[in-house]
Amino acid sequence: MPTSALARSRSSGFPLASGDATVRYVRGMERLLIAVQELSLARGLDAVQRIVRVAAREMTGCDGASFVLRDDDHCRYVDEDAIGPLWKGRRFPIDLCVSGWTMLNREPAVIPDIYLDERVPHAAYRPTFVKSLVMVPIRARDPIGAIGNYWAEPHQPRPEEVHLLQALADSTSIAMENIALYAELEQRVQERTSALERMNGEIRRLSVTDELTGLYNRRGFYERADAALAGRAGEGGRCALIFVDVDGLKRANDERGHDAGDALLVNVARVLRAAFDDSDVIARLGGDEFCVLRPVATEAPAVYRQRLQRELDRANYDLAKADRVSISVGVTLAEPVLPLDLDLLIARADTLMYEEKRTRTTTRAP
Ligand SMILES: Nc1nc2c(ncn2[C@@H]2O[C@H](COP(=O)(O)OP(=O)(O)OP(=O)(O)O)[C@@H](O)[C@H]2O)c(=O)[nH]1
Repeated sequence: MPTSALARSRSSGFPLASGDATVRYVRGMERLLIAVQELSLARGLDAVQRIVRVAAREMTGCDGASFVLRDDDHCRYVDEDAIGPLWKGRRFPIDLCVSGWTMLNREPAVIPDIYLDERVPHAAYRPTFVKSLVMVPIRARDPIGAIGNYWAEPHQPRPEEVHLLQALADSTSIAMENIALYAELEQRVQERTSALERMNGEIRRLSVTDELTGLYNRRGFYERADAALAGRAGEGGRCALIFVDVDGLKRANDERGHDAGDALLVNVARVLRAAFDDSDVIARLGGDEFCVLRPVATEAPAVYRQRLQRELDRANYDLAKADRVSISVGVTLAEPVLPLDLDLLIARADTLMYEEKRTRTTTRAP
């Protein structure tokens, strides 16, 4: 290929000075390609900084490179790779530094002699090795940062160096937009996941809760009772199962309406909550049947009956005569061996409850 053809870059359109410059440009291009590939895989700003600070220096073979981000009306020098310290970690007002000029003017700053250029804050450069520099904006339309190249010896930056650096800045801009997009997507996925988890939790809560009273339902009772018994496995002692049946619910429904019947059930739930502890599993099994599993039962059955009666009296004291609550109770104690047959316990307590109800009905009969 004739030198003249090689010497004009097809992509950039600018003339290349000599064979050496062409070789340097091709090497720079190769390095740029690697950086572009790396940037396309970067998932965080840290990674972008690392890729850019190294590539920016290696592409042109300069003595230092910096990565600057816009921070409102300031420029933050977030990273650098150089033969001597530059300004890493420092912030400068946007109208008082070269990166700021580049961002505000949306064009590269090409400065062969920093001490002859009024855009350069000389005081900030004096302690550094820098004699010449190129600074290009990241993102053409509304720059979000800049990339700088610095030379320790006076250097007339060539158009292909500026071109390479600007191409790196453009890829950096895309990488940063991808990261922002990725972060946004990740946040959305997280929000969706938490919303689903909340919904799952609510569905789960509803599936084990009796809607009317807020107590466990039958499914909740078996689950919680099994867990409570498993939690105290090997401790010895006894557990208690208390079966409670509401008296006269049908009559309440028939005579005073379904809402009155519901109120009766809600009042029974309140009585049970007041009579037992948080560690006890209290449930409405269905209809007018309630059940309590007390995992650790140190008291005799009569004590539970007394507690229930006391809370019932308290509740009824505030209720109109027609609304007063009456219940029948069966209490059974058992060794909490695993697996404990809860159905058997319920059946035993149910029988005891039924006997009590029958006895009371018979006693009350004329
Ligand atoms: N209001 C209301 N009534 C219900 C509900 N679930 C079941 N019932 C009614 O409760 C009544 C239960 O009737 P029974 O089993 O004869 O109970 P009872 O009327 O309390 O009679 P005893 O238990 O013998 O005192 C039925 O009429 C059911 O329709 C509910 O959620 N709300």
